[in-house]
Amino acid sequence: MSPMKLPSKVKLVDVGPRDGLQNEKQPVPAEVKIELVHRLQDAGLTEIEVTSFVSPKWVPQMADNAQVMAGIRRQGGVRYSVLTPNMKGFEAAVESRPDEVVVFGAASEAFSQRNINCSIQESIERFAPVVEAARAKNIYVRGAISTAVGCPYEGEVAPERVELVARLMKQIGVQHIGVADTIGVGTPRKVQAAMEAALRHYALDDVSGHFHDTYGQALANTLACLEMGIWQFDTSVAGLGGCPYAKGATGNVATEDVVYLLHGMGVDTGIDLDKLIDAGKYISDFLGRKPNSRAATAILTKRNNEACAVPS
Ligand SMILES: CC(C)(COP(=O)([O-])OP(=O)([O-])OC[C@H]1O[C@@H](n2cnc3c(N)ncnc32)[C@H](O)[C@@H]1OP(=O)([O-])[O-])[C@@H](O)C(=O)NCCC(=O)NCCSC(=O)C[C@@](C)(O)CC(=O)[O-]
Repeated sequence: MSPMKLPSKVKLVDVGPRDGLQNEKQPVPAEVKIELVHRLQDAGLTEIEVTSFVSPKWVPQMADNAQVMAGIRRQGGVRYSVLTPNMKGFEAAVESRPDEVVVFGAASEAFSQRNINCSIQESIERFAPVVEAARAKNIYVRGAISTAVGCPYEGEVAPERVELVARLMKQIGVQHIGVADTIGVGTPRKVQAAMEAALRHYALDDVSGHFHDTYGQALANTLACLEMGIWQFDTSVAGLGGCPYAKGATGNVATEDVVYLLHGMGVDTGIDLDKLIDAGKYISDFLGRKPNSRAATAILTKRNNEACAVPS
């Protein structure tokens, strides 16, 4: 059997500081978020989704957005992205000098309403001036399409819905599309169909996958995308996260698990797995729980056993 042909490079965007922490009920101080970003970049992550400029009434955990952005020690070669749902968010974000802004829409009407309080068509109208203003300032624009395979309110979502939103985003000048399985219900063939829909309007280099792991399918879905040549993925250190408007959905696939998979298949990510595990342990210790990553758990256990085995 001929081995699966994999992309020669894979880029992971760690969304832990934003997607991972946005749903945390306990306050996470800005200094902890900043330290997490530093640890991720020290581990070799070249893109980090830091925070979101959304309403603090809707997502209180991200209210310290400007403080977090201001506190980051920027490292050459690292891109810092932030979510901006409208011009108000963009105008606040721009003060923080992001390298990239993310407009986020949905493939299902109900999720669009619950998440950003407007219809899909209205969301595109809100995004258009954001995209124009960002591009005028040479800030890269990514678009996220939530509920690309399933919606917590509408159930299964057809690939045609993804195709429609990708087309609308393309028309307003969004440069990159992230196809998101917000509630982690997707399985490989369904995710591939959603990706194919996005690829009708975007080149392979301009499409990424964003998989929550609620049903334990995220690694399989990642592999299915790699098989299609997709080489960019959002992942979350320690598997942090969940969306405030998708009850019951767990975090993104853990960055540690994806790195373990890729390195095991001989794909370089530029990421130091040991340092990444330390970053995941740092934030998990702060939150008072174990990292939600099988690879991290296994490696931390192994480290622990080795430390115990050292004769004193
Ligand atoms: C989008 C809005 C702001 C619309 O909210 P709205 O209520 O429709 O907006 P509005 O224009 O009517 O304004 C209402 C109030 O919000 C304020 N406001 C308005 N805009 C902003 C802003 N940018 N920053 C700060 N404040 C803002 C505005 O100033 C006003 O304040 P008030 O007069 O009542 O005091 C709101 O619905 C919101 O903040 N939603 C939160 C969305 C969110 O953060 N969701 C989670 C992230 S998306 C996600 O996790 C999915 C993703 C990307 O990871 C992919 C996946 O897995 O699916």
